[in-house]
Amino acid sequence: MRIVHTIPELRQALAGATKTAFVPTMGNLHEGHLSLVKLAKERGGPVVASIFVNRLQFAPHEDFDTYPRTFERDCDLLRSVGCNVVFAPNEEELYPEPQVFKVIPPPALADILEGEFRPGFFTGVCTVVLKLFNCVQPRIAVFGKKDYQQLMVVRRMAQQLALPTDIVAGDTARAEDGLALSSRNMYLSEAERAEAVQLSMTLRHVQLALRNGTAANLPALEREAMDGLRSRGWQPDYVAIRCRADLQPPTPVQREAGEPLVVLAAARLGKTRLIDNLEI
Ligand SMILES: Nc1ncnc2c1ncn2[C@@H]1O[C@H](COP(=O)(O)OP(=O)(O)OP(=O)(O)O)[C@@H](O)[C@H]1O
Ligand SMILES: CC(C)(CO)[C@@H](O)C(=O)[O-]
Ligand code: BAL
Repeated sequence: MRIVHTIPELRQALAGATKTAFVPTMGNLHEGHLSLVKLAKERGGPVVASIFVNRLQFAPHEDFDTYPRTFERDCDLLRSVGCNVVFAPNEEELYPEPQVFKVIPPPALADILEGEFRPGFFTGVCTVVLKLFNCVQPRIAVFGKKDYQQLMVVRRMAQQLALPTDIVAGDTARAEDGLALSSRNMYLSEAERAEAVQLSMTLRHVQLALRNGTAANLPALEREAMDGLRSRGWQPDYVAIRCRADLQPPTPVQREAGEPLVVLAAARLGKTRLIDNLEI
């Protein structure tokens, strides 16, 4: 496995490669990231993973400075699953001057849900993802469904800008109790970690209510789910039942027609903000 820190080194490491598969990350890797690398490996070409904590997608009050950075361990894990190249640029390399050209995704997709609570987040994500794509020039790129809206936004960007990169979705890897693996889980205290499973349980409850047809009124079901979390000491940002295709609330006609849905949630437990979702 080669570890490179600059764009010229990366280009040299990938010279002649035509089937590169790419897994962008912010590091502090866990089994979820590794499952994406394994999926990327299945395509047969060289696999590149990037590790870069992207300042552009963090709001000033967010955890950019404290975001866990565990580079040596990350490299060991990537090596263990057969990653071929680790691209770990520093800020100077990726943003040698203020990044004034930005990719602004459409508000209908990017200013809702995560974008409502993290304004500018998806502009930061799209800008760095496009820039990383231009560095790596991958044939495919793998994103996790855990960040469902991010996957949708990146997929739309790739489609609308005719990028030569197919966006592949990886399933959410979970702990045994159901908690979605996430770098930010390490912020949880022991008591919070035990409670954290309630987020996925809430989603499962909503999924069940929808499957059994016991929920006529979606906003009431969403409110009930948020109240349930609140009563346990969480501060939910949203629990939202949306169409998978565009993340908009389903119309009655769409519900009648069995439009594929997804339930998404974000909630704070103590100082830690967790997100999760389930396709229905
Ligand atoms: N549990 C998981 N299963 C599958 N993919 C995941 C999982 N968690 C994260 N990913 C994916 O890994 C990629 C890199 O994500 P990132 O480095 O932000 O990790 P993270 O664990 O989501 O961190 P954070 O706590 O900041 O959300 C993204 O495509 C993300 O969707
Ligand atoms: C895609 C990404 C690596 C861009 O910084 C980040 O948003 C993430 O880790 O999901
Ligand atoms: N996992 C998405 C990146 C972020 O939360 O900043």
